[in-house]
Amino acid sequence: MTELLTAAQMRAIEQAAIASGTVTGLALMERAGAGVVKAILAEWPELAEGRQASTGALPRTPGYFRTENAGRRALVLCGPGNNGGDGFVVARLLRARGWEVRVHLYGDAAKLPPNARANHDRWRGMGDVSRWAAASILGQAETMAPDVIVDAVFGTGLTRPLPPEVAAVMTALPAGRRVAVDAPSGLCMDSGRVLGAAAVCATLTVTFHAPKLGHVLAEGPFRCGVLRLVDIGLGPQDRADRNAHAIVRLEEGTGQLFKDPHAHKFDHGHALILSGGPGRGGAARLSARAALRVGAGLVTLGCPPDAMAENAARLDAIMLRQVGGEGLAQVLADRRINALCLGPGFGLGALQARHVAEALDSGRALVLDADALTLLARDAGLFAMLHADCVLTPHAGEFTRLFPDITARLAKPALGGPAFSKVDAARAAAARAGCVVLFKGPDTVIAAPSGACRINAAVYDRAVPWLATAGSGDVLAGMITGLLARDFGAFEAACTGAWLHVEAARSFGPGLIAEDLPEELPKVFRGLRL
Ligand SMILES: NC(=O)C1=CN([C@@H]2O[C@H](COP(=O)(O)OP(=O)(O)OC[C@H]3O[C@@H](n4cnc5c(N)ncnc54)[C@H](O)[C@@H]3O)[C@@H](O)[C@H]2O)[C@@H](O)CC1
Ligand SMILES: Nc1ncnc2c1ncn2[C@@H]1O[C@H](COP(=O)(O)OP(=O)(O)O)[C@@H](O)[C@H]1O
Ligand SMILES: [K+]
Repeated sequence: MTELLTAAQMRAIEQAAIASGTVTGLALMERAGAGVVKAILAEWPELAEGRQASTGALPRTPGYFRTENAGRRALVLCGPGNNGGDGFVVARLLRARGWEVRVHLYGDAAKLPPNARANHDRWRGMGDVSRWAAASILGQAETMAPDVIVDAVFGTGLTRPLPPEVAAVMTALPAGRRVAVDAPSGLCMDSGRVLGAAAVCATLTVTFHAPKLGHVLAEGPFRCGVLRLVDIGLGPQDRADRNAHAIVRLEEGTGQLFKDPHAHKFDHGHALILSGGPGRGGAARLSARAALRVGAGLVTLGCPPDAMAENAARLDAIMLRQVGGEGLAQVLADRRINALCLGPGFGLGALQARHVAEALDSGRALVLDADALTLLARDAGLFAMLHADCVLTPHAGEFTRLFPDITARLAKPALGGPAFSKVDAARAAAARAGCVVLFKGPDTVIAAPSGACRINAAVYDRAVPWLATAGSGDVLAGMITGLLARDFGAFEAACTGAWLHVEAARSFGPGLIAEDLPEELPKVFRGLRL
């Protein structure tokens, strides 16, 4: 698991390291700049060689510069803070490799913070710094045909939209290798939202020490391109002082998935999935299949009398019970049923609302998805019955129905940082509902009323766009229900279910349909050596 940092946390870690005397700010800046150059050459190894003479005149190079990259060109755009300081280091190190480097500064050199100023001055011993002028930068980007454009204008310190003269450049950069130092300028690193309307679209983003929330949330991954992490010697990422509120990116399975070799099926719990009427049972059957595959000892599908024949024809290992107007009491008299799932293909009638109320009243652990979320949104009385063992799994539309005011805050243009984020939204929703909320998407956020929060980021090398397929959410609801049956706590069930859901999709690959997800779990489990 990797801890995801806010800009303020990153600043605090840096300041603590400097205050402890183990490192200076200047040394951190040097490592950051060197890390960017290394990442550029690793990403595009061809840049480590000189350009053919035919593609441009070799620069005049004083004797003490190496000439191994002669003919390579970089346009480096620096800003008024320490991000700009990193840019001056990058400029110097590329120049030292024989590159032709042009540097433009947004802001006043005399007002740069001390370390950035020091690196500005070191660079000035090697080359010029042009004042910011949009037309001349864009003109140079055309005529110079740089191999790399380095965005070192704003990093984690951006607090408001890009100034118009910066936005004019950053949104008109030519296609090619655009490298963002720490963050694409214009992006709020606490929310992944663009402040105002303009931000860089980078092809490579190189960040330091630990990824920030903005790298994985919202627009972050689309703006960052490829994300690379550079160790600048600030100590281990998994800090011993991580508290329960640290936001962690889920990246690995959990040992809790092991099954005790001596256990009986009833030791692994009994999940009950409620289904809708005839012709509407597919979604609940997907959930039931997922609950069984994830390891619940028994799974029963409960359906109305007129859907019994259809379901009986489609189910084998999954048991079938009739659940109609008589309610849930009879089924739930079996205390071994310890986890419920309501919502997929369920229906929105008065009977279904009554079943949701009975399920909530039973105190059993339960997942409420799809139609059950709509019923909750319609009925404040039902919503008030939510308890700590419930998991809500809304997609963006369902989230809006349940928490319109919170969505309105997310939808409002982000004009100042830190902007209201999907993490803030999920935490606010969980606190209001008094239960776990899993807010779906490529940046799925899972929050508990305590403030505990995890992000299951299906982005970068974990991207699984083929999960956007009908029924995949029903499978997720089933996986979480199965884990609840296996006695996972609500928060852990939601986190582990979300993680397994993406792992199953990654394992299957493109072409995936929802039915494939439960069937892929055995392979994922084998990979975990369960
Ligand atoms: N925190 C750390 O441990 C390290 C930070 N480093 C670099 O330092 C950066 C953070 O530096 P800073 O905190 O100085 O922040 P930035 O360099 O990102 O920008 C801050 C400056 O921009 C101004 N500013 C913010 N928004 C503006 C806007 N919309 N229009 C005009 N001016 C605006 C601020 O007043 C401030 O002067 C990181 O992104 C990283 O690149 C690295 O040197 C390595 C170590
Ligand atoms: N582009 C994507 N990348 C990764 N995961 C995605 C993407 N689109 C959707 N998902 C995931 O797929 C599931 C879709 O759920 P949902 O919208 O409820 O679908 P359905 O109602 O068809 O079952 C969620 O877990 C969501 O996080
Ligand atoms: K930047």
